[in-house]
Amino acid sequence: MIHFEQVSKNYPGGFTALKNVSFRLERGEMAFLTGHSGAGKSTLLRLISLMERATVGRVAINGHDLRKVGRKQVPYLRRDIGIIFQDHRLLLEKTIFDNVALPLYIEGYTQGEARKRVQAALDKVGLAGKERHFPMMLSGGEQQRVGIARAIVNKPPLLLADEPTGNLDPKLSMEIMRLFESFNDVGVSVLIATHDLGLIARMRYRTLSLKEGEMISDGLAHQGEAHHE
Ligand SMILES: Nc1ncnc2c1ncn2[C@@H]1O[C@H](COP(=O)(O)OP(=O)(O)OP(=O)(O)O)[C@@H](O)[C@H]1O
Repeated sequence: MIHFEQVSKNYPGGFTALKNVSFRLERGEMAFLTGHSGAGKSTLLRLISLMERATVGRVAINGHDLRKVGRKQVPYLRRDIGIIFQDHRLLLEKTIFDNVALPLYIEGYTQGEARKRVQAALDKVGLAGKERHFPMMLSGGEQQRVGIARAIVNKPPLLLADEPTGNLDPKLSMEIMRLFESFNDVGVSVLIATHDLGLIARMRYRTLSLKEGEMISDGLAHQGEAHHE
């Protein structure tokens, strides 16, 4: 699903955010991506979602070599990727329904089709019945669930999450992780960037670790390996 081959990323100005990174995430696999602040986690996710391009090396997503993807094709490729941000980026003046329906409207779904999909997505994240609420009427954990519903509403085969539990307490964080697990159970590939090592240790999934832009380990993380921020 994701294939990095000796990928480096230099930002304009010369800063090297990723150095010679290689890994593969198979279809249907779930893994964590960890490392200190500034280690390159968000940069790696931005290369997958085509918000940035690799300077050197090859990134392939779902069999597509991203070097061959022109600017006009980017929106089509992005449809296969659901992205969840720490700050969930909801539109505050729009209802929960409209926030979740947004990707469907962009793709040209009719109102009727969109309604069914939005209801199914809200159901999956445990927010059925909140369609007419506005984001500010929901708790932080619920807002994050809306962000997840929006990411999965068009059933992408790949989910990327950038610090999805950064603002949540341990119990809510675990609930969000269980939600990711439920999508993974039905075949969705999931990559979650986080520096919450307690959470990673409890979940026991493959963990890719970045340090100063280099992939320093790949495997099951142990609590003893914890980085300290
Ligand atoms: N657009 C940019 N232009 C220049 N430098 C950048 C840009 N984006 C990120 N960087 C630099 O690249 C490095 C890696 O950033 P990145 O956001 O990928 O790290 P991160 O591991 O996600 O950190 P955090 O956990 O703090 O989000 C940082 O030193 C950052 O300052």
